[in-house]
Amino acid sequence: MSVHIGGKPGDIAERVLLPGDPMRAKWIAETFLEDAVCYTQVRGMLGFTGTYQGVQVSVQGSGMGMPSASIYTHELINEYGVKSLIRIGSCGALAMDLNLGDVIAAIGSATDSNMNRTRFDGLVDYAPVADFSLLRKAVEVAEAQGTPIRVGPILAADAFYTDRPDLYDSLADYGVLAVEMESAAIYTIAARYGAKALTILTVSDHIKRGEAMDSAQREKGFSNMVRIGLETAIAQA
Ligand SMILES: O=P(O)(O)O[C@H]1O[C@H](CO)[C@@H](O)[C@H]1O
Ligand SMILES: O=c1cc[nH]c(=O)[nH]1
Repeated sequence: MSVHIGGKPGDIAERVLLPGDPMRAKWIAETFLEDAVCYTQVRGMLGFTGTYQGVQVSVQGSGMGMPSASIYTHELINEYGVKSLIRIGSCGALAMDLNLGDVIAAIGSATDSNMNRTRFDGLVDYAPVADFSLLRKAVEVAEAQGTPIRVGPILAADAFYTDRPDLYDSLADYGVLAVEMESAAIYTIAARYGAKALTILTVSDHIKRGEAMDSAQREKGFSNMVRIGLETAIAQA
């Protein structure tokens, strides 16, 4: 086992879906995977491996925020040999033409986190971006499934409750579609260690309009996102 994941080497597939919520990992394993086995419960951050259309896939909770997601991303790649990581999460929309339940693929991730400023001594504003092959495949899969998918930049924020909503307005002016809390760290660490990463999100609330999905809308919307994530994952060499 690694410091934060209880599985043995070989327990985790090379393709991993990363929801923030460990209970979403359990729901995905029970709903979409065959023969799913729970390989870790350390800190309640559940992880499962099973098969999807005959291909081995794991789904690992990564927690909320970049410090937590960084730990799981780092250990999955460096301790378990994971090659592809697809985050599947919820987000708050900023773009006025997005609606609850819409699916987004994050081509790049702006961030207010200091983690990359520390990495580069504050001398470079590193641009965390999605792996192009994963992004292209996700768009193809979504189109084949008939699920509209919006590709664009997002914000990975340190704080869920912001004191600076004015910054969200500015980011929206620059085309930033939505806010979540992990993608920049996942993209950066995957790039650093030679893995592929993509973030796919479902709009669970609209920050500017003050709307939020109910639980029925969530399940339907999240199912579309999960199917895109799984199909994209198994298409990887
Ligand atoms: O739905 P998940 O994957 O947890 O993602 C979003 O939801 C959490 C905040 O409620 C943050 O982790 C944010 O990134
Ligand atoms: O990080 C998140 C996730 C969902 N909704 C938000 O407003 N922020």
